[in-house]
Amino acid sequence: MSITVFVGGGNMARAIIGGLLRHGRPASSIHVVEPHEATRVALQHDFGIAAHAQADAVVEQASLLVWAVKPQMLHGAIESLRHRLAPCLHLSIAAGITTDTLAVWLGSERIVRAMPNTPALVGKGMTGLFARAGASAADRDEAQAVAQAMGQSLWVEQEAQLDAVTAISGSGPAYVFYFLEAMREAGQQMGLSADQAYQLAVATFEGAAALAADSTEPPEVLRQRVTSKGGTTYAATTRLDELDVKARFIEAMQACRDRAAEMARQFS
Ligand SMILES: NC(=O)C1=CN([C@@H]2O[C@H](COP(=O)(O)OP(=O)(O)OC[C@H]3O[C@@H](n4cnc5c(N)ncnc54)[C@H](OP(=O)(O)O)[C@@H]3O)[C@@H](O)[C@H]2O)C=CC1
Ligand SMILES: O=C(O)[C@@H]1CCC=N1
Repeated sequence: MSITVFVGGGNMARAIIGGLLRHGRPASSIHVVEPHEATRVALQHDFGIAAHAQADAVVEQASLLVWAVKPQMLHGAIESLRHRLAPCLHLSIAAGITTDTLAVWLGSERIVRAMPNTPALVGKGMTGLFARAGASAADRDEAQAVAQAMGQSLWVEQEAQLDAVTAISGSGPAYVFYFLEAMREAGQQMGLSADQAYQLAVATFEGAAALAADSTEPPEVLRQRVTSKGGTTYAATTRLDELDVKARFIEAMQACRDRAAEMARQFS
């Protein structure tokens, strides 16, 4: 049986593990190395997997090591396990840290970087993938199988594009939640309860996303269909344009992309 070991058992590891189990991976094939006792107990309880306080011999048996610690912790985590590392596929989900850096830290070329997102927790994730040249076709297949256990996936051919993936889908759920907060607040100001406004807003995102996914038409056309001439939507979108919201939003996403690139320099 091939063994998968997660280093770091936080939010994203939990999302990936849940997906793998739903897709039929045996719990006995999954191990986690995680320093927090409460997190280990929760992982064991919720998933029936083995959780270890410190890396032990299981790391040497891994065919897949998933690096799921914060970017600033990654070098230290690799160093602490370096003496245990056997040939295997390395899948890193750390934002920013490049495969050039990882190859030096790991002493391996079999590396795939993934940028998932938190909707993976409910099987609706979107994951960007980039494979280093030293990853084999079988390694790519394995990384893609892991990503697709969480939802959809997409390969990029240039590593820098993963920073753009981060700016769209990796961090993107936070933008949606930000808009949900604004819509809830606006609804309250207009006389609805917070719960009513939130229900309306969440259902609207869900419905609009489903409509976009189902449609062959671009979002501009879908937006025009909502917008009656001189009507209410026109009033809203005109105000958005006056405030230059689209340009400001693009700037925010560029800041996200730039931060990913900066983290690569900062933590390497
Ligand atoms: N959250 C998100 O939306 C996304 C996150 N990512 C990436 O995923 C990675 C993990 O993020 P997330 O799951 O949110 O982070 P979390 O902080 O929830 O999880 C990381 C866990 O790893 C533990 N840890 C720290 N050092 C070690 C070590 N040496 N060995 C084993 N475990 C260790 C942490 O403990 P402690 O708290 O003590 O540090 C923590 O429990 C990050 O690199 C991030 O860039 C990628 C896409 C989306
Ligand atoms: O905020 C972060 O750095 C991570 C990476 C993408 C989403 N969360």
